[in-house]
Amino acid sequence: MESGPSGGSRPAEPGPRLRGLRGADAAASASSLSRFGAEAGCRAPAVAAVLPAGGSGERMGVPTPKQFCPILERPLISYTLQALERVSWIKDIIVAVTGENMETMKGIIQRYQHKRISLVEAGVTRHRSIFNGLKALAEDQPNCRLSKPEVVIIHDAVRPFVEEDVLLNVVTAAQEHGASGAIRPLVSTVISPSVDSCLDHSLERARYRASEMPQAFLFDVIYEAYQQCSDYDLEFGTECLHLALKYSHIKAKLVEGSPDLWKVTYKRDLYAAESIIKERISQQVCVVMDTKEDEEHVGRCLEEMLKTELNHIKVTSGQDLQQIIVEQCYNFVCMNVMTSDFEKTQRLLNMLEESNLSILYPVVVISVHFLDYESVPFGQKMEKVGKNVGKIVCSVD
Ligand SMILES: Nc1ccn([C@@H]2O[C@H](COP(=O)(O)OP(=O)(O)OP(=O)(O)O)[C@@H](O)[C@H]2O)c(=O)n1
Ligand SMILES: O=P(O)(O)OC[C@@H](O)[C@@H](O)[C@@H](O)CO
Repeated sequence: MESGPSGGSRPAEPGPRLRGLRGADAAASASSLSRFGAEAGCRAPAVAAVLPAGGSGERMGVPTPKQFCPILERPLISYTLQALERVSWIKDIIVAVTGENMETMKGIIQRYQHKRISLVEAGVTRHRSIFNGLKALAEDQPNCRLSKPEVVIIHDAVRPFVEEDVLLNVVTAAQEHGASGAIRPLVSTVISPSVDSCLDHSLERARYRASEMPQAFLFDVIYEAYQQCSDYDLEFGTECLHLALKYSHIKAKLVEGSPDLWKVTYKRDLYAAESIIKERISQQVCVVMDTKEDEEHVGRCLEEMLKTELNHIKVTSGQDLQQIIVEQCYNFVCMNVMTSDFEKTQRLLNMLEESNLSILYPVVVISVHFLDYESVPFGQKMEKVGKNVGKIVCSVD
């Protein structure tokens, strides 16, 4: 097992973290942990995640393995890692990458300041990569440096849109049933072709589901299954839940997943992922006012105008900007009505530069100045501001 760029025997702890960027996530996550205990009626289990990332992405049709393909100039796998890092109760994240991509992966961990990451060598198939990840967590392996978890999540590195609720659902279900996996309705009907490529029969679509990720298992259940797994299954299998059933005789609990759990497989999926990420970040706006709380401030009126367009808008008079950055707002509108200088905006720019947020996402800052604030009738002010700011923010590329 390799550690990240910081070396040493522990999971990668690359350079300085993005300053406080995960504060709000950790708080939200801690509340989920308490839900763990309540729902499962027991203490929260030790949870680790294994991310198979050793594929070549042939179906993507590009030289770069798809997990390293850029989305908004950032590798796809980094979004998946960030999604898992937002979940504070996942204590270790094991990523299986090929030897030739090990340095690339270490560079990604360093640049995007991912933490809790350990790297293992991928196998020639997905199942073998997953097995290598599990071995890194098993205590019966030489040089085992990670503690064995009670529950292990398995999640494809090319499924970036995974939220804490589905992770909590599969882990809670795995605690009770031994195994669990996210499923989705089938979009196309499954048919069986005859040897001469004619329709032999078709399945009743409503009775079947697509197996997606994440999946979760009691560690011993899935590790035992992989240890007993036949070479054929390791070579040609695509379903971890099947291994748990076949070798550990555990029937996984199936939980409905959200539409965003799909796997990036073809080039079109990369374009779709980029659109989803762009839409999400362009929907996050923070209006920074240059005066103390003032209900009549034009910033408050802008908030009223934009909140029907956006799903996440905040207003601040500046003293809690650091907290706002923690909550990962990606677009800022500085409303300067009292002064025409850029002091407030410059302070925000300095904070953003220090937070390194722009490493993760494109950040837009709009500085609005009213040169004739007093003389322009209020209604006209709002008309101009709302129209122009709304256009700029919603057209964030
Ligand atoms: N030997 C392999 C093959 C696949 N994977 C990983 O398993 C996940 C899902 O597999 P898939 O979508 O099939 O990825 P690829 O095998 O890269 O795609 P393709 O089949 O198009 O080559 C991906 O994160 C992939 O990197 C892996 O860790 N080790
Ligand atoms: O078959 P692929 O290698 O494309 O991807 C693996 C998928 O089969 C797998 O992620 C889900 O079906 C859940 O097991």
